[in-house]
Amino acid sequence: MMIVGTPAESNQMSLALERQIFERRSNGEGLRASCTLITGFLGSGKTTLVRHILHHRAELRIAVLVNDYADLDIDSLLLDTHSVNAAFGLPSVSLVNGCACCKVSGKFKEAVDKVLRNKHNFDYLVIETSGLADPIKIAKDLRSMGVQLDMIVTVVDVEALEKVVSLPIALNQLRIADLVLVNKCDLATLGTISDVEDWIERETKGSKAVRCRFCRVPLDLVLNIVNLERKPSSSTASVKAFDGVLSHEAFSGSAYYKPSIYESSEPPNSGSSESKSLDMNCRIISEQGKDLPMSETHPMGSMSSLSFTSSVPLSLNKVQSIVTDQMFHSKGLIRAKGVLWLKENRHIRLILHWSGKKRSEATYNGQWECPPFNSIVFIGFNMNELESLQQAFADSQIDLHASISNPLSTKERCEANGFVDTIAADSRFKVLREASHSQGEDFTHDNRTCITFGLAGSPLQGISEADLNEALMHFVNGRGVIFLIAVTSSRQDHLLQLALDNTNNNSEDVWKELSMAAASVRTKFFKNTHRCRCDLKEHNH
Ligand SMILES: Nc1nc2c(ncn2[C@@H]2O[C@H](COP(=O)(O)OP(=O)(O)OP(=O)(O)O)[C@@H](O)[C@H]2O)c(=O)[nH]1
Repeated sequence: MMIVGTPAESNQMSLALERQIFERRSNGEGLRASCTLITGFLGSGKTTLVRHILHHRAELRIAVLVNDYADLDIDSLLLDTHSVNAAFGLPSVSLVNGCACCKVSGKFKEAVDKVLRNKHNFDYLVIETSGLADPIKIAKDLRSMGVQLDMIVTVVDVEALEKVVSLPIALNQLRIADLVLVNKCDLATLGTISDVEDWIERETKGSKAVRCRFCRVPLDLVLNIVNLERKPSSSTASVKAFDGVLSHEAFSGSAYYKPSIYESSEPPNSGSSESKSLDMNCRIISEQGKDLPMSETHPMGSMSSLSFTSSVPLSLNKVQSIVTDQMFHSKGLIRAKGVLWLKENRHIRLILHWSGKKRSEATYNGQWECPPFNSIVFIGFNMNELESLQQAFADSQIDLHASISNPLSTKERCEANGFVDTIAADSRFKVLREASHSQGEDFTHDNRTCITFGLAGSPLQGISEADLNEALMHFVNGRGVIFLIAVTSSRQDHLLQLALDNTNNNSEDVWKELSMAAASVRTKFFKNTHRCRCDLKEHNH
């Protein structure tokens, strides 16, 4: 199967989708709130999908509700749901600390109610559940509240699925899916991808599975607009029985609709060992050691969350070593995400992610438009590990009161300069900036050399620097030796940065790692391109 969903395809799809919604509006329809429920395990790519939908929605009025597990509303921040919803006159509802794990209640219920009261203001509702939610119960509750649940999309991290399928909640998320997005295909081999597809086919009894990367799929695959203008016909009596869920039967590929699951008040396979463990009476501990408010029992057992917030910038080399040492070697850390403010790049906001099979990234998220801050959530099984991570981030704050910065020693300076020379001399790379102590970070207490660089692309061969550098970052960070951060937008060139810290790695080791990664990434990108013959001619002359 092909990997679907280039941006061009998505744009075409959103035009078709827009036309249908327009027809629907002019027919006076739209009295019910059509909705896609997006589910999937922690870090699988749900927010990435919502961002993709919002990015390609064109004129569609899409309202978004995001329910996060932890006590910081990171997803809403990333998606800017408050302004998206405010544009439709919808209330700005914060669902902080409101994991809708097993039912729609509390703040989440309030939010759904408010959105439903305003349903004439938008065309389509997208709800992203928390990564620990049981969508079977949530789907049932939403329907009983009057939400027209058109489609349940489950996002799967193809690389990490093996690791999470032993968890009952992850299985339930899959079994209810109308559509499974087999995401992160860029990180897995073809063999792994097809094994996962076979497994999904068996477990879901035939739900449609679509391969993708960064959830880039045509919009009408995940928003059920194909049949919005079709009236229910008398021949679809069985469909009528499911109030509001009219479109699935007529959807091309009837495997999309599994009425038995929507109808059932029990999770599928109830009575099996998996669903028994769903009822485990385990408690979640929040930062204050209290149960999270929306769930007294939780299917994930002793999963805990802790957060770190601060309004003092962090040091890049300390963050680097937290990621490569503590996070990479942790046994129970499942997910971390948040916003970073680094002293080396004080004007930009970075988004930190830790997910799946020990994958980490820190990416550019624009310039600060508010007072800068750090805000990170950690989710995992081992509270001690989470606490020491929280402490490590606290220790990586710079000392604002230190008036004199420590100068680099001669050895450090030589090593740093040597590294920059090596990377600059390699034609695969370009070094863009050397930011070091000489830039006058006079409030810093630990001074290290920070290098900004990227792989050189090849416009003639259609290989963009943004793609190359994004792949380089994923490759390098996935090995856990060094941690690269992306300090420019991927739409531009995705420049990478690293702080050379010879207390952890010497520059030779760092260069070996980078060079090997560059070779691997370039082989992948350039393997189907032909070398220009000009240089051959030159050589022959
Ligand atoms: N390499 C790669 N990374 C991806 C892909 N899709 C998403 N990611 C990354 O995976 C991480 C998690 O993505 P999110 O969209 O935040 O995942 P989520 O399911 O919303 O996470 P939770 O809400 O915490 O459960 C981020 O670092 C994304 O950039 C993909 O196709 N390939």
